[in-house]
Amino acid sequence: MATLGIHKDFLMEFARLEKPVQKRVQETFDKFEEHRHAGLHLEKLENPRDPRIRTIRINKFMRGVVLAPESGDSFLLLKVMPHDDAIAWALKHRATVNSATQGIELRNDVALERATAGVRQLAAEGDRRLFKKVGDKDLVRLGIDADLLPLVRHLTDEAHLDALQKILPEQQYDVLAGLAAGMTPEDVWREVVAVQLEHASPSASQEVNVVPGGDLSPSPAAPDDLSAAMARSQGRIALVTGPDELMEILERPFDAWRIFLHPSQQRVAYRPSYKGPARVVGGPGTGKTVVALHRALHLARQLPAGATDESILLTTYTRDLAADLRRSLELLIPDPALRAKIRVVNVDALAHQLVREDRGAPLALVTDHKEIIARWARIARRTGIDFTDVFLDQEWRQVVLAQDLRTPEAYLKASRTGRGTALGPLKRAQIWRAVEAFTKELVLAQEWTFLQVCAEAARLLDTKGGERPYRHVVIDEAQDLHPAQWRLLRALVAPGPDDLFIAGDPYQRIYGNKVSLRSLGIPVTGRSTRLRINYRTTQEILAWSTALLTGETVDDMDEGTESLNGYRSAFHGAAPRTSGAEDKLAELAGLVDQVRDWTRAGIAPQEIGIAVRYTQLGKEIRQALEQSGMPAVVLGGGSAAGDGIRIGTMHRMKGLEFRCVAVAGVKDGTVPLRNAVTAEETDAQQHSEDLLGELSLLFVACTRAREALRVSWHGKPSPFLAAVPTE
Ligand SMILES: Nc1ncnc2c1ncn2[C@@H]1O[C@H](COP(=O)(O)OP(=O)(O)OP(=O)(O)O)[C@@H](O)[C@H]1O
Repeated sequence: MATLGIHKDFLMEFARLEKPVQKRVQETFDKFEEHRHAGLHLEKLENPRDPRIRTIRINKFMRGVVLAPESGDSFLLLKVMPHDDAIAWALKHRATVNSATQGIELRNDVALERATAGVRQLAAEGDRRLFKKVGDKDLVRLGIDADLLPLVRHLTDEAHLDALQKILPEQQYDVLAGLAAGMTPEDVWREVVAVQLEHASPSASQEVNVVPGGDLSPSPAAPDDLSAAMARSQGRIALVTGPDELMEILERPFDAWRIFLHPSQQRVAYRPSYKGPARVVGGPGTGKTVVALHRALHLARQLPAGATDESILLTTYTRDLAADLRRSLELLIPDPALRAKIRVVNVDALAHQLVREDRGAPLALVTDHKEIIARWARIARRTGIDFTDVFLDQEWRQVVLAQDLRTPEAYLKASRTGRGTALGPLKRAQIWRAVEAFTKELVLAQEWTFLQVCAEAARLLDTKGGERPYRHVVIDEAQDLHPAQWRLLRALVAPGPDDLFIAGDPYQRIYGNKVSLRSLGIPVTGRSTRLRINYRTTQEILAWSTALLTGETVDDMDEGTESLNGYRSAFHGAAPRTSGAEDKLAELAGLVDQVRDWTRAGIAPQEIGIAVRYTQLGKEIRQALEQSGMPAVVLGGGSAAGDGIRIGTMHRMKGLEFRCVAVAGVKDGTVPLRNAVTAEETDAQQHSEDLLGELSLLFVACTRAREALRVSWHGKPSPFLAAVPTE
């Protein structure tokens, strides 16, 4: 039977075609199963680098490029381009097998030959060599082939390597980028090569007849080399099982994340089973949400026959993020029956539902933080206690609720790690009285805060004799959850294989909730994986944004510290721009000009995001844009509808992404926001934590940008910008 593979470049180009042309492409390939190659009218080229690369007519102007060996029935869709470009591409390229991963690689032989000559010349000017410390043996073991060794040996610096990204075979580039970023050959083996080998099915690796670094070699022993090699090219080539699947893929070409998981993502998401809670971490845009979605799909497929709907919970921090997950799940799992096995809801809403059902009536919730602080202020006055409202609120959330302390004795003995002010027994007794007064007021008014609701929901589940509502729980944006929310999550599912799957990035913690997962009965040691390739942001934006965090130490939610080492982006673009103005009017005028330039360059308004620290500034920006004839919306609760440039607080930007992002008002006093940071004299440790939270917010906002980032301020710039180059 014919096997069809789709290269991800093919899908990307297909996505940009006009509808009628897309239709023609579909018609060309939809009967692929019935056709042997001859039936597809594949045309040979004159003097090609690789005779197996052929082209196929789509219409008068467009051609497809296909890899189709004479023997066997497999073919691979490589490109779809205007006629002349397709022919030129097909003539220059050759398909080979990577000697380490045994996956397919495509190389532009002509450009590589030219680059080798150019690099030799440049290298002659000095003796700097990028890979001086890596021996040939290691390079070869990692799949760098003999043809490329001279080029690699002459590279002088990373910029040099980056410039060759487009023409180097992709896996060999990944290996070199890893080594250039300071990874050891062993690390690179594990993260680039081994993941790919692991994924290859054992039967595929037996079938293949590989000439390392060389051609896919047809031989009687391996009649279908190409399908075996395609199977070993996870993340770049998707194998299509039939015409329906082909049509389904071509229906939504923009959502490549549904089918081209990187091997490192695939390995985590589709591991048959974890013995207990498992976790995936990674910098912004590394695909943690994508992995969480695929894990939910995997778990749904593994459910025993007869498992009830909503056996799996997919959850996250806020309602908006849950709505995004729901939308993505619809794309990933078109089958409504399978999708029904997964419930998507944010933690607080779920807690509310559980408690409401138990009580038989909705709860009155106090959600306004200002209101909560005002109550603490009243209680501090009434009890004559010498602590500020903010301190009391933090003590309640970060010690009392975090450790689920229910008696004065428990509070007296409690460890207060993470809080900066030491408290003797007398002070603790005073604070406990204030806590009692605060909770009593709530009880009398029959009111709840969300964290109390979570604690109550966990208690209800724990007292229900071990009855757990879910078989599996998958959690996204885990870094923001409070211990009371974790206790609920723990109580939702019985401890055991595949109970909890956790995705998060501690560098993006923006709600000040710190946890130790092991202390909450969620041991992830030995089941924690890190993703390193950023799929969203250019290397330039990523490097600039990461530099904001220079010198910061961030905990990893498991009593260790987190690191951003080795993160890199799959693509490049312009450096971020910065702009300081004299006053607000001038800053807004500059911002409006920038947005106009973006829209004139063809960026759709909804692909432009503007992040601000507080909503009022967002409203002023909307007004300025609208006065200049550019519609804009300020994102609120729920999702934004309609067209227009998206403006949102940095908090609201979490989970979103845009082609172009402007972060505005990044000035002293606003970023960090003065009244969001505990005074140093109130609590020095909390002061540093709050500053880190504000810095993470800026980091989150900047890393929402896919192609362009602009950061602006007026007056004195934010002190955070001292860590990065500004114009
Ligand atoms: N394998 C993939 N192929 C193509 N696109 C991908 C892949 N993995 C992730 N992406 C895309 O990269 C972007 C970032 O992915 P995702 O939101 O899952 O990352 P994240 O790690 O959860 O990010 P953040 O922590 O910043 O919210 C999305 O547009 C996603 O579709």
